[in-house]
Amino acid sequence: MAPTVERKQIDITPLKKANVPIIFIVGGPGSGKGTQCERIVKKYGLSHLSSGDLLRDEVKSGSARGGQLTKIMEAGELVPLEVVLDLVKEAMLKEVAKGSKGFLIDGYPREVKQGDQFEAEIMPARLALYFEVAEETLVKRCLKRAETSGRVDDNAETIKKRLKTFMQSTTPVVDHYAKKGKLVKINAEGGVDEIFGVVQQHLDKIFK
Ligand SMILES: Nc1ncnc2c1ncn2[C@H]1C[C@H](O)[C@@H](COP(=O)(O)OP(=O)(O)OP(=O)(O)O)O1
Ligand SMILES: Nc1ncnc2c1ncn2[C@H]1C[C@H](O)[C@@H](COP(=O)(O)O)O1
Ligand SMILES: [Mg+2]
Repeated sequence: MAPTVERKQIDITPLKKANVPIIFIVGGPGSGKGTQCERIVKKYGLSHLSSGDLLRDEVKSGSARGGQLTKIMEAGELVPLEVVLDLVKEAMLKEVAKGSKGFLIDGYPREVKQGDQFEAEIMPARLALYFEVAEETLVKRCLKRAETSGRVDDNAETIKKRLKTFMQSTTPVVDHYAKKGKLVKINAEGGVDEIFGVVQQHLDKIFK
C-alpha cells in the first residue's frame, strides 16, 4: 500500500482569482520539454515550473523529505502525487504574486490521476503539449546531457527505468487529454528551432 502523505493547507485563492492559462508539458525523459519551455518563456513571458526542478530544489534544501526524494528519483520512479502537487501549488502562488501571465507546468502530469487532481484542486489546463520522441533518441539525448547535467538520474540504468515508468504511467496521460480535445502532439525528433516553430503555431492562438 502507498504510504500516506501529510498534505499541507495551501490557500490557492489568489491562483484561482488570477485565472491565467495553464499548459501541461508532457514527454519522455530527454524529449526536450525544458529546452522548449525556455524558448516559450522568452517569447511569451510565461512562468515555467518544472516539477523535476522543484523536486531537485527540495533535495538541495536538505530537508528530511529531500532524502527520500533522491532515492525515488535514482530509481526512476514517480514521487507521490501529493508531494509534487503541493510543491507545484506553492511555486504557482509565488509566480501569481509576481503577476504571472500563464503557466507552463513541465513534466506534469506523469499519470492520469495527477492531472485530474491538479484540475480539481486548482483549475483545468488549457492544453497539454506532448513532445513525441522515439525511445532511441530519448536515450541518446539523456546520455549526452549526462556529460554536464550532474543529475542523479542521467545514467544508462536509471534512464531505462525512467523510460519504463514513462511507458507505463505517462503514456495514458496522452490519450486522456486527446479524449478531452486538449492534446497537441508535436513530433520532437527534429531541431530545436524547427520544433519551436510548431509550438508557436499553437501558442499564438492563446497568447496574442
Ligand atoms: N530538438 C533537440 N535536438 C537535439 N537535442 C535536444 C533537442 N531538444 C533538447 N535537446 C537536448 C538538450 C538536453 O541536453 C537534452 C534533453 O533536453 P531537455 O530539454 O533537458 O529534456 P526534458 O526536459 O524533456 O528531459 P527531462 O524529462 O529528463 O527533464 O537534449
Ligand atoms: N510530476 C511528477 N510526478 C512524480 N514524480 C515526478 C514528477 N516530476 C518529476 N518527478 C520525479 C521523477 C522523475 O524521474 C524525476 C525527474 O523529473 P524530470 O521531469 O525528468 O526532471 O523527478
Ligand atoms: Mg526537464
